[in-house]
Amino acid sequence: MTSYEPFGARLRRAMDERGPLCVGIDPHASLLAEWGLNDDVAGLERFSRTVVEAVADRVAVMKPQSAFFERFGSRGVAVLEKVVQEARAAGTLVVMDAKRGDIGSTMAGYAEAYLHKDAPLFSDALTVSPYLGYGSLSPAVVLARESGAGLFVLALTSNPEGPEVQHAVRGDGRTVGATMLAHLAAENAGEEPLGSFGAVVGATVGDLSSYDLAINGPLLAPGVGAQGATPADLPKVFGPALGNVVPNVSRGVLRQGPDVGALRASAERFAEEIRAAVGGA
Ligand SMILES: O=C(O)c1cc(=O)[nH]c(=O)n1[C@@H]1O[C@H](COP(=O)(O)O)[C@@H](O)[C@H]1O
Repeated sequence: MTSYEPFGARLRRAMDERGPLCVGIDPHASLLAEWGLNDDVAGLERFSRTVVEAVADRVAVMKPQSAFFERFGSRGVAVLEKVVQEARAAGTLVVMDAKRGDIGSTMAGYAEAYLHKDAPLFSDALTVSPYLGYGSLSPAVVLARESGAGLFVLALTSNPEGPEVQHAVRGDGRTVGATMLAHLAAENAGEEPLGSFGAVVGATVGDLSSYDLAINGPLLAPGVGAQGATPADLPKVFGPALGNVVPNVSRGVLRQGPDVGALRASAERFAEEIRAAVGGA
């Protein structure tokens, strides 16, 4: 069996070389309108490929939001395939944001769709939901290991509704979110320089001092920009785990389009502010 360099090692190198910023590709209908594009497949394709052209050769990670492609049916998914391939070819790592999660046997199907090396939508990593039980993700963990891919498991999400599930306290006194972080720490044990199994922890969630974020894996942090968090908030939220944080900005950058130069300048501004906030972490 061919062995591939693990996602965690590839991500660490990309973060060292390019900084940790992840730019989201979220073709909201409202953004297509702001860009003067039609809310159709041609508009979707123009929007997404423009974002790739603007930043895929300079940011560590890009994260296409599958929902906004799926809403156009098979032709939207065909655009997503092209976007993933073009972004990867330009040197960025692609995290497919599809937030998949199902009973284990079905999860194997989702894993094949995104994490099998020959899949048309093969991505460097996939966002997944562990709320059918962390163990239900096991087929995705196994295939990711085989393919040198990674996962980002929803742990403490950026939305205000998340705490009713994620902060719930289990019989052993741990919260559900902390339990997911502990599973990831076990998954990544002994991996160098960084494990491939990350957590999603919103930059908006406030004080995390009661959570152990030392999972030896990346922490995808959405919420910077449109949801109100700023790069300057990151040290306060992530503390000693700051060096493993991959902050995601979608609308905060995308609203500056359709001009490629303006998109690029916006991403560079965020990257600079993040660099200043993360400092020597
Ligand atoms: O998994 C995610 O990326 C994610 C998790 C989370 O807790 N919160 C969150 O906003 N996201 C995604 O991150 C992106 C945030 O977009 P902006 O708010 O426009 O920057 C969207 O694609 C969300 O679906």
